[in-house]
Amino acid sequence: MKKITIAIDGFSSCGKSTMAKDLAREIGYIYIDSGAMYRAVTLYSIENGIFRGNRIDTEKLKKHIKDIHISFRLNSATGCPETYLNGVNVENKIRTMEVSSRVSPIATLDFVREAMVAQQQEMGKAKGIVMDGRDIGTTVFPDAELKIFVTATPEIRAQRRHDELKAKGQEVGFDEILENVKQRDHIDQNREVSPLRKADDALLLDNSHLTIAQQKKWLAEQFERIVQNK
Ligand SMILES: Nc1ncnc2c1ncn2[C@@H]1O[C@H](COP(=O)(O)OP(=O)(O)O)[C@@H](O)[C@H]1O
Ligand SMILES: Nc1ccn([C@@H]2O[C@H](COP(=O)(O)OP(=O)(O)O)[C@@H](O)[C@H]2O)c(=O)n1
Repeated sequence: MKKITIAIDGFSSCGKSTMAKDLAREIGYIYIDSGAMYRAVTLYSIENGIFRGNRIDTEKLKKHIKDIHISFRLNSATGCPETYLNGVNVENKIRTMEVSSRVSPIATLDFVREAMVAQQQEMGKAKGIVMDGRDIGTTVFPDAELKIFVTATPEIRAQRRHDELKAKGQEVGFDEILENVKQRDHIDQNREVSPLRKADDALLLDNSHLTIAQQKKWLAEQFERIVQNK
């Protein structure tokens, strides 16, 4: 069967990667978490003195951008892909609140987006890929055969992220997470380059009141519909 490209975009913490990862595993496609790439650039910036307080030394980051190599490798024990920054596993480090609170300003920078989008397009050139993020259906793969735009209320999203961090032993207050979710949504929707928006041909999914199993089933049905009509 001919492989297609699947783009899943939407707001922070609504379940994009959960559904994208599950679908990719079931249909034997590659899964790429594009947000992890912006998070890795942010971690690099934190660790290499590119932040001065909240200010970003953009000239310095511009000089270093070619030294930032991001890749994904499957963890054979969990079966989940993990993020590597210059050969080091940073999967846990990129999920902290510190990175979450600094990632959206980094993701507004045109030269950062250019570098990430080029890598993402390279990863998807053979199709057979599910990628999630903010601009996948609009900028990275505008010709994707299946585009989904996911949303849920900010409170529900913050609760999901709160529960996730708690399960990983990170005690972060609900209010701090809610604030971060809202702030990132605002920056992501209002930036100049590739702002977060639903592609005209994307299907909208509000999963506020869906279980993971229900949303997984919905996505599998959309995939079946597209491949059967091809
Ligand atoms: N429909 C759902 N109901 C409840 N929890 C969900 C649902 N979808 C995802 N989650 C949980 O919400 C958290 C955020 O999901 P994630 O897939 O990481 O979101 P995103 O990729 O959009 O940031 C995860 O802990 C995930 O298990
Ligand atoms: N394609 C993408 C993916 C993420 N991002 C940025 O990276 C941040 C982190 O993305 P993420 O998908 O890991 O965020 P969560 O929703 O998982 O918290 C987003 O808030 C955006 O600022 C982006 O600009 N473009």
